Amino acid sequence: MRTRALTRVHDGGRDTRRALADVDLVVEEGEFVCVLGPSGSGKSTLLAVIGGLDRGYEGQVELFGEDLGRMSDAALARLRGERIGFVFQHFHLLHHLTVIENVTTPALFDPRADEEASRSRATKLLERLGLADRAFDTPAELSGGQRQRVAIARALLREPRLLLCDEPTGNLDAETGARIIELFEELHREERLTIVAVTHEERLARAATRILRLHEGRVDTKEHAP
Ligand SMILES: Nc1ncnc2c1ncn2[C@@H]1O[C@H](COP(=O)(O)OP(=O)(O)OP(=O)(O)O)[C@@H](O)[C@H]1O
Repeated sequence: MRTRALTRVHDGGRDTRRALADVDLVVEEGEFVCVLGPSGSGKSTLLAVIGGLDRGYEGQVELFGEDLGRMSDAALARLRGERIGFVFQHFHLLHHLTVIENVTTPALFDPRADEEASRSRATKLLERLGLADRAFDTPAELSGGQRQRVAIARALLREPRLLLCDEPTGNLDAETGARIIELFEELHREERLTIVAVTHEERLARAATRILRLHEGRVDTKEHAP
């Protein structure tokens, strides 16, 4: 993933905000990057842009060697579905579906996906995340931390190459948070999954291979080892 002179201005009428300003960034395949920075520094905006969800940017974003600006909406949607997993700050679970149905939703949009295989992978992910016994509950019956883990399982269903997470351990108690961090470390080490995670949490940042700091939409040029 590479950005060149990436700028994102949110036009709020009189109140125009520059959420990202001239960001030049390279994330190599297999990296585990944590993005830190104060509230409003542009972290969520950065994830949305590099994940192809927000196309209102200036500059260039390259993902898996392709220039996002040159892709059609359909091609970008396909790329997102096949290669990117998102864990959103507010989970975005579907409340009328069960946990296992939520986890398998990404496969619904792929006509080639095998329903049995998706369900079996979803079950394994839920086991790995300590939620096997909640598969048939609805999100409303879960705690915030459990919903968070459902969102993580869903993001991993399609075996993405890039995992983008906004505060993935934000709502979790220490033990569950540690379990998620271990899972990220495993995925990074064993499957060479590229992870970019926005966080305020020291524990998660320590697990990363690189720390990136944002300040008022700019990347702090002194990059830090964790
Ligand atoms: N849809 C939007 N419309 C207008 N302004 C926006 C929008 N989204 C973000 N912004 C503004 O862009 C700036 C960066 O927001 P962003 O959500 O990326 O920050 P953040 O670092 O993720 O913050 P937090 O840690 O509080 O989640 C802020 O000033 C915010 O008010």
